[in-house]
Amino acid sequence: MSSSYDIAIIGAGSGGLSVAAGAAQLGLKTVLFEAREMGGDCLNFGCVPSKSLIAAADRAHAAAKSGEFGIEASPRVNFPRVMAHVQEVIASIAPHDSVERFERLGAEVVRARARLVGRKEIEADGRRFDARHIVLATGSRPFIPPLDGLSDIPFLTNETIWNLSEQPEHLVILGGGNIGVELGQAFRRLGSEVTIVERHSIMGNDDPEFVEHVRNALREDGVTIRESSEVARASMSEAGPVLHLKAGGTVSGSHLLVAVGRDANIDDLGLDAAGVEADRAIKVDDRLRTSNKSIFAIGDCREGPKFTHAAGYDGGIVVRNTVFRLPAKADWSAMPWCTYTDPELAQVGLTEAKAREAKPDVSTVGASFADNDRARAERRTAGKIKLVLSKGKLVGCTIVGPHAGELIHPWALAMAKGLSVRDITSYIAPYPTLGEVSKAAANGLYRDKLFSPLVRRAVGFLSKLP
Ligand SMILES: Cc1cc2nc3c(=O)[nH]c(=O)nc-3n(C[C@H](O)[C@H](O)[C@H](O)COP(=O)(O)OP(=O)(O)OC[C@H]3O[C@@H](n4cnc5c(N)ncnc54)[C@H](O)[C@@H]3O)c2cc1C
Ligand SMILES: NC(=O)c1ccc[n+]([C@@H]2O[C@H](COP(=O)([O-])OP(=O)(O)OC[C@H]3O[C@@H](n4cnc5c(N)ncnc54)[C@H](O)[C@@H]3O)[C@@H](O)[C@H]2O)c1
Repeated sequence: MSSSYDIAIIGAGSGGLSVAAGAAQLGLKTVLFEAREMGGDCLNFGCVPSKSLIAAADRAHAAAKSGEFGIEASPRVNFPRVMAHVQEVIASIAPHDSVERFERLGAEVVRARARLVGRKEIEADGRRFDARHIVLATGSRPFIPPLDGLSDIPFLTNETIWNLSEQPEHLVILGGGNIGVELGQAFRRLGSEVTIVERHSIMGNDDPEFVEHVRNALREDGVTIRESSEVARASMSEAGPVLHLKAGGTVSGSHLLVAVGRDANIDDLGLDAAGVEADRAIKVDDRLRTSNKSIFAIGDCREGPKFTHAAGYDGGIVVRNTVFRLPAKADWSAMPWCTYTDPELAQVGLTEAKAREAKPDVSTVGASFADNDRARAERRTAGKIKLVLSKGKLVGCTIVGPHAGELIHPWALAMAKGLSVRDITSYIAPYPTLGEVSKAAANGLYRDKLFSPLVRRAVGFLSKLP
């Protein structure tokens, strides 16, 4: 016999938990399935451990560079203690995502792998569950490329790297995406030698002119970056893993991290039994419904942006569709993202190149941290901001520099609410703050008009009035 629910959610990561919290608190009979760790990738193997490691690496870097501020310090990295710090941060957040919290909110939590066995039916833990709505929030896992020899040698992924008890002497990273550059810089700053091997260019989704700042910073830190490097096969030497490049030559180190993209967790989910279509990820419409209209898919397991805040945003759309029965649509066009290297690189909306492909009459305006007094005081003047406009309307913003992930907020708001660049010129920014770089860019759009010959003539005329 099967138990009946208003809503069943498979996966207790960023996406699944946001639906479960909303549905359960609003009184729906809710069941949530989780096969592994509550909190999913973000808490256990992704955002939280990586940002905690980056925070530690930043401390080491700041101490090493403090001489220019007149402070003498020479940091000594205690790697096991750094990794303990990472686990402490995970443990401090875990109660928020725990079974106990979700049971308190009113959801039933089943710690087991779940599988669709019909259009509205799920099997887990030897039981059957039927639900009016089903939400697939099963996330993603590291894609392991079919590279000759790779399966025969030990390698790390974003899931296993947090178990390291000894610092890698030389970490070779296959893939220069978000994971590769963030962890590459962090391990380098903690004292490992690091080589990134990337088949195209690092951070290929971002504006190349802004990526150049990150590339320079990585190289300054001592990270070796091998771009346009296709790997033919992998092998093992006495010293550790070896990558053999197609163009000839090898890259070897003590450890290998594979970070070449993600695979959606959709195998063995029973998609066929439920009539849910998928390619490499689950196909959804703009209400995040699958080809089976009572089944939704959110976060990393569906086609679309793969971020924690994207999964959370999707969750809100599903709650509106299922709990409130509103035909809410997902709009990812104002989805920001940020790579947490130093300098950080943040983006919302279209990059300049994408805008030029898709929009008419594209123009840009920018400002530099070199002209920002706070950045000068902090000696962090490398970086800049670019606003991308189509027919004068804001369609994107790119920032590379200190705290770019924080500084992108007003631009994400502007994009989401359809604010104009003029709106950003019209508030008073406290001095001295890094955020003034946004006002400087926005003011730049009007500077030419303000100081134009026409305005100067008008001012000349006014000054002659009695
Ligand atoms: C190293 C790293 C760093 C990252 N840093 C950032 C960052 O700084 N900012 C950011 O926005 N994003 C970041 N991300 C991406 C972010 O982690 C993901 O986008 C986010 O976790 C996706 O959430 P989700 O709910 O879709 O999936 P997940 O968090 O992966 O959760 C899915 C859950 O479903 C469970 N599950 C799967 N199949 C089943 C089944 N059949 N039955 C029961 N349970 C199942 C899984 O065990 C998992 O717990 C990072 C990712 C990585 C790998
Ligand atoms: N700050 C953040 O928001 C953040 C941080 C980390 C991870 N993430 C998320 O996690 C995922 C990032 O995962 P990722 O970095 O593994 O993937 P990615 O897709 O971002 O980057 C993979 C890189 O590997 C390269 N590559 C692919 N195959 C290769 C090969 N055989 N040899 C050499 N290079 C190869 C690609 O060209 C690409 O540059 C993304 O979904 C991202 O959204 C986000």
